[in-house]
Amino acid sequence: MTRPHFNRILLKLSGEVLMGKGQFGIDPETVTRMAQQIAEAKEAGHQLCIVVGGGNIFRGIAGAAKGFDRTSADYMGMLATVMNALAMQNALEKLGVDTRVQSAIPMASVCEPYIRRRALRHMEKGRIVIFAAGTGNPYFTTDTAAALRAAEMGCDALFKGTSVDGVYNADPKSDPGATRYDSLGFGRVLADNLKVMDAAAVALCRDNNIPIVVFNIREQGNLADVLAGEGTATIVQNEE
Ligand SMILES: Nc1ncnc2c1ncn2[C@@H]1O[C@H](COP(=O)(O)OP(=O)(O)OP(=O)(O)O)[C@@H](O)[C@H]1O
Ligand SMILES: O=c1ccn([C@@H]2O[C@H](COP(=O)(O)O)[C@@H](O)[C@H]2O)c(=O)[nH]1
Repeated sequence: MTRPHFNRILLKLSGEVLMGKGQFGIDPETVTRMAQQIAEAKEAGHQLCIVVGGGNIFRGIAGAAKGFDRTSADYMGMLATVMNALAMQNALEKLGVDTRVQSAIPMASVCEPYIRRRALRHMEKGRIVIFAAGTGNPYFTTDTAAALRAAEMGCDALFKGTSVDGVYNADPKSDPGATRYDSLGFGRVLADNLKVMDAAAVALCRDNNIPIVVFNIREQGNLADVLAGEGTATIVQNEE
């Protein structure tokens, strides 16, 4: 199927992909490879902003399961995303790409606070804005932050760069027989409880008519390919 052309996109970068072949943390070579893909997409004329996850460092639910208070654990998860954002900023700037990090939890000596109009201005000037600390609120995820920022920034689509090449009818990591969709409606994702993205994020995109494109960002060059309407991905959108 042909995918539409998207000009301004929000890229949701899963934290998990930043650990490369490791089991935890940030792998600098992997971050550089991701940054190269992002620089390539910018070079191709796309406007980008980024939300980074934190799953390579800390997830609130996992922390709570080990006995941390859920709210504190979620704040720890949000702080983890700030580390990933700084790593990505560093890698992009080494490639000569202008960036700004904006955090939903203000930390004045580290990065800018999230200010929507300022973020829009950065994008107009050709900078890539990296949004850190999710929504700034516990009990949310960076998927929801991505949907929220995509709506606020007037993005044409939310690109979820992850470790699977699209949306399947079951989790392909636990069900080898799962089959991939090329495209499907928001309603199917919600009705079948497909966990590639959390339901709040999917509902926010549905209500604001923002298509979600799920693709494997571990494959070098895939971001540019998928943006050009090629490569393997699933598009989730409102159906006629
Ligand atoms: N129906 C499905 N189709 C595709 N992937 C699915 C499905 N159900 C569950 N998944 C899983 O969803 C995961 C995608 O989410 P991802 O790992 O990017 O997590 P995240 O919470 O968005 O990011 P982070 O790693 O920062 O926590 C894949 O690893 C995949 O195994
Ligand atoms: O708005 C938000 C976003 C994130 N969190 C916490 O951070 C971690 C890491 O984010 P992932 O989406 O899992 O990558 C998440 O598990 C939450 O604990 C948050 O509280 N609020």
